[in-house]
Amino acid sequence: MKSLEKPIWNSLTREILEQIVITPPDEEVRKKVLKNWDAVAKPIDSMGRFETLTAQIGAILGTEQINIDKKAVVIMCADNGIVEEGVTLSGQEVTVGVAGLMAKKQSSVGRMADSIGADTIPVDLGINAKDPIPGLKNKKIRCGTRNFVKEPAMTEEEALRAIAAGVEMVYSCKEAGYKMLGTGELGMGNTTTSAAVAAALLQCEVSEVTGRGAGLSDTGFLRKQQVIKEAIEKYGLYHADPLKVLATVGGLDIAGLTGVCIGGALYHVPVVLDGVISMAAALLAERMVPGTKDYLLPSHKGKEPAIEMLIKELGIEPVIDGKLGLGEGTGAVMMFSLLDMALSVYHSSATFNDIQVEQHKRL
Ligand SMILES: O=C(O)c1ccc[n+]([C@@H]2O[C@H](COP(=O)([O-])O)[C@@H](O)[C@H]2O)c1
Ligand SMILES: Cc1cc2nc[nH]c2cc1C
Repeated sequence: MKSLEKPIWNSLTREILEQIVITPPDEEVRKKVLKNWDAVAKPIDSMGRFETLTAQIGAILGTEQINIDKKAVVIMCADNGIVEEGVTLSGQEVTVGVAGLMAKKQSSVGRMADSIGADTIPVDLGINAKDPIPGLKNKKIRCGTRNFVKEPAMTEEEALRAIAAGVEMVYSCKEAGYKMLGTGELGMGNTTTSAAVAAALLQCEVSEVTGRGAGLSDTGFLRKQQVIKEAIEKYGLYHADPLKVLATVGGLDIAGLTGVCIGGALYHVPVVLDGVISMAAALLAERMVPGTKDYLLPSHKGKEPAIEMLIKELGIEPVIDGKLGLGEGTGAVMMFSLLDMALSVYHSSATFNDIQVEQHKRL
């Protein structure tokens, strides 16, 4: 492999982050892929969004001979101190339990990935368990974040270390031959942290972006909105920069995924986003390093209310409307299989030339 840019993850600082410049995807390749689609024996534009999405992938990879055979979901796992406030149905023991399943590919995302020959790479960035969990990449920064109602969830340094871990994961995946990555996460309370990040970045009402996550009573739902409102006011987050928002009310998983998005843009690896937690990370990444979003692909619309607003802000419209709310990267894996199908048409369908018919012209 050609040498990549100098590693930034050993000593990532706010200043280094602010200086990252992203080279845009290759426009010439994008045009060539679209032209190749027009030669396929089918009505013009009839593969719809899959024509533009595969053109984006070609532009990112720098070739019209698009190969995404080797794919993986990077699953950032971490606990959130805010669960102390009764904003979730499940306690932190569920994070440890499901992480153990993930290690054996026995959680939902593992089963899905196995069925299409994709890999899963679960990473422990901050599960609240002292001992390492076999089968997880151990990049633990701390055993869960702090309760953000009482104090900031993380220091800026902790958030930067988690971002750096995400960037490094993309680098090492590219070195290992992965052509496409998906974003996954696991961590009770992360729909609260995501809603808090979304409300602060989008400067909107907390009620507009808060949902019931993995299930929540009416009392819990009100408490969830209240803690987010309190924190936004207490720390002045409607006017804070993205790193401060992330460190104050975000999570180690969101920070890690922010790094995966930035890493995708730095190392030209297409990154397929999953649900609301990934979308919040994507917007943080775009705000921290403009141009990152050109390297991100959507998967599904989910059911948390923040997603709709995050999608609009990022300008990336998902193709799956399955009301999914599982997380773990499940929607990204579904998208992997759809992209594989679209690419099998792109690579091996008959052309107008093959059937000796004049190619349809764009009107
Ligand atoms: O991806 C989503 O849109 C999504 C929506 C609701 C829940 N989840 C998953 O459920 C967990 C967070 O839910 P909660 O209620 O504890 O905030 C976490 O492990 C996520 O992977 C994920
Ligand atoms: C069982 C369970 C599995 C999950 N996977 C991702 N988030 C989850 C939340 C719960 C509660």
